[in-house]
Amino acid sequence: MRYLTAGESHGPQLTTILEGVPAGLPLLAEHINKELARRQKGYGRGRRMQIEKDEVKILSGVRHGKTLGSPITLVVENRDWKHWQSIMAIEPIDHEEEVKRKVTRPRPGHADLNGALKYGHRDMRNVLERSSARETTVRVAAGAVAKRILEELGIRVAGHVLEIGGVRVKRLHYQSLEELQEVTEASPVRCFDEEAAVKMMEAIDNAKKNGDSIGGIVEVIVEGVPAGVGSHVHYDRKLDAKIAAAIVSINAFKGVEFGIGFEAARLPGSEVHDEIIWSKEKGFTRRTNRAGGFEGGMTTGMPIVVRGVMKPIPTLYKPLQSVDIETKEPFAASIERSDSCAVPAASVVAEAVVAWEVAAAIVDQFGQDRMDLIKENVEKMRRYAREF
Ligand SMILES: Cc1cc2nc3c(=O)[nH]c(=O)nc-3n(C[C@H](O)[C@H](O)[C@H](O)COP(=O)(O)O)c2cc1C
Ligand SMILES: C=C(O[C@@H]1CC(C(=O)O)=C[C@@H](OP(=O)(O)O)[C@H]1O)C(=O)O
Repeated sequence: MRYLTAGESHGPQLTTILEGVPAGLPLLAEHINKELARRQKGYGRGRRMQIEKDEVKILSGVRHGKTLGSPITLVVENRDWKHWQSIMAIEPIDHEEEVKRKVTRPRPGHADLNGALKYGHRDMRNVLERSSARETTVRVAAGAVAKRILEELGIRVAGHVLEIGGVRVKRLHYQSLEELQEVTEASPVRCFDEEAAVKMMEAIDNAKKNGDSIGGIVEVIVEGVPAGVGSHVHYDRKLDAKIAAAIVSINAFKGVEFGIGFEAARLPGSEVHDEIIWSKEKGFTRRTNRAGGFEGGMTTGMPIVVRGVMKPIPTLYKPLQSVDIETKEPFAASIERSDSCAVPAASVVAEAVVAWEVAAAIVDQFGQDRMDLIKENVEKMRRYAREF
């Protein structure tokens, strides 16, 4: 499975085309809309989220509530476009008008300056429109389809927030992924620990008051993936590597770790590797899951546990120094609107991109065309692993 996305932040719409989604998967707009709504929630977002109400239009690849095996086109309209129609016009506009509206002041931390240099743009709107995380809307739509595939196979995915602005969860004892999901879904910062959540919101309020922004850490857990998905035989078939790339491809994500992650650098091997055990009911399994579900680029059958770190939002009310690309004068920018913290929303994006990679690897490995055959093959693999 693969997908492309297209669309500018203030253009008419975002589009994604999903190719290789198996036939026979039950899929309704409401499955996707539920995920789009989750991404829009979250404490710390700016005014744009009050303008948008993301809803998907399914334009191809689905008939009578089931996928056909043909490319699926998903579209989400930008409500804000109506305020930007002339700035974002496809047809040429009056040159004088254009010169007046040029964005010539690059924001430190955003894609503005590098994109302008690379593509030869002297109006950095030509960069920021596409580098904007508005694009994550359709990545979440694609992830919603992937989640449907995983659901059919009894695989659950949950994403949540571990840390915002230096405030970290302390209490994280949940009995099941369902419980984790239920609690985090009700939290404005998508955090399991209610006390930490209050402090996170305070940190966001403080950042906002100071015209600043803050980042954080999100975690995604996937349960029920059979052992042996992915491969050790070639670098671009390692599923942990694909997941890592997917996480770091989310706007503002700068790092990724699996299981105990960077902590492994400080511990001896005897405290890092997961001992192998065997029982008649379960077959081979592990005493611990410090590896976060991967060895040799393949799943171990234990839950996938992956974390991503998001830097603070680049656009600041509190000005940082930069240089105008036309006048070469230093300036300290003032801005109109921005998020102060988008970590809760980003945890939904992280969930979506991980779901896509896991679903794509499974579809690839267990028969690509039909949902019923994939289901049978996954069941066979589970049975085989239990009896191995
Ligand atoms: C959900 C989400 C919302 C974001 N909102 C903003 C925003 O309002 N203002 C901003 O400057 N950056 C925002 N960002 C981050 C930028 O898109 C990102 O920093 C930029 O594309 C540069 O890429 P890089 O940080 O990955 O290098 C957001 C990111 C995410 C995931
Ligand atoms: C629109 C979304 O996020 C946007 C991501 C973003 C950026 O620079 O990444 C900048 C802001 O856009 P605007 O300048 O229009 O307010 C965010 O609102 C969204 O998540 O749907």
